Amino acid sequence: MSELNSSIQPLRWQAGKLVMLDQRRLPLEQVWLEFESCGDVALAIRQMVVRGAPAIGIAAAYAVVLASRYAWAKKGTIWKQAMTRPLRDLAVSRPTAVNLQWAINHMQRRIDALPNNQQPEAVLLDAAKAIHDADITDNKTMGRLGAELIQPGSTVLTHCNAGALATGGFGTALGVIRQAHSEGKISRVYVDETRPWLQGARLTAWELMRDHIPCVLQADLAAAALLATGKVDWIIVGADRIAANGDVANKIGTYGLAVLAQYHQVKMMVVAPTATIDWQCESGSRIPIEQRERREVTHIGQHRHAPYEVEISNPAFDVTPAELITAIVTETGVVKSPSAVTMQSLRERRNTI
Ligand SMILES: CSC[C@H]1O[C@H](OP(=O)(O)O)[C@H](O)[C@@H]1O
Repeated sequence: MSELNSSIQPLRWQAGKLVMLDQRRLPLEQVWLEFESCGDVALAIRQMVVRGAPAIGIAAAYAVVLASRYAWAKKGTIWKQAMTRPLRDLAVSRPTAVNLQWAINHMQRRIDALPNNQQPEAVLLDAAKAIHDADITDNKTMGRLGAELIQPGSTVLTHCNAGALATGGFGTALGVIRQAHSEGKISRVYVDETRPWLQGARLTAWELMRDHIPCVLQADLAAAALLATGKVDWIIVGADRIAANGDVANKIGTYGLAVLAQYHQVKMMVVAPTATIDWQCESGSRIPIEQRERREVTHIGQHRHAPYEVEISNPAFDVTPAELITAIVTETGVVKSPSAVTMQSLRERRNTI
């Protein structure tokens, strides 16, 4: 526990290696794994050792550094030619979180700007660390902007994990919850367990308990009855890809919560950095939805609880239409009643690193 401070650093660069907390083993075990190759980081993203859109982007940025070291050692001044395949394999490790491609594109621009005869590792490491540091700063900014929308004594519901573990630290949705709680505005946080991977039960509940934020863990299917009680003021979630019109792809189950929120007059907040906005994606219908392994549905741990050959559907995300969202909170500002028109205000203010 000594390695984890209250903001929980899920990944870090140490002694020329990427070191990541194995989120598959939390909360019972805290195991840090070391990665020395881009391919191993791509596999770690695919297997959800590291997960969460911003954390995936940061891990990918560090993976590009690892790829550059190998390429320079193998190819010398023609190292750039050896970067195409590792970056392509990295890009396809998970299809929905656009932060992955955003980070690779950001690093590719730095690769393109480097002289062929310059050893790239130091420059690319600085670029990766800048992405990591900016993410934490942006999360603190979003925390403040989101907390401004919350009235004292609020009860909120969150789904999946959009906390320190899903980012470079502090969190997006949990960053707002952390900030609002520090301002005395949060009386209780309900946490959906978030089947099938249980990010809520295993990760969000763990983060909130470590920060002494009052939380109640519930089965996903309990959310409807909870909202019907009128106790909940806000549903606050993260995002994996936001379309140009404000449609939001997030963990499976988010869309159902948004429909319930509208029916029960509960406000819906999405918190995400502008790196999660895909301006080339005009609407949510164009967002690729990851289909994951059947075992995640048929098993919990080593225990199988479904018939062996039953057909399985395991989409990792769904899409919430913009009209069901009260506000999208980013590091450059808040868009209320998101739409293709109102989202444009973010485009003008998008920061660059
Ligand atoms: C701060 S983004 C977190 C976002 O990512 C999660 O998906 P996964 O755990 O599969 O990577 C979930 O959609 C969260 O909202």
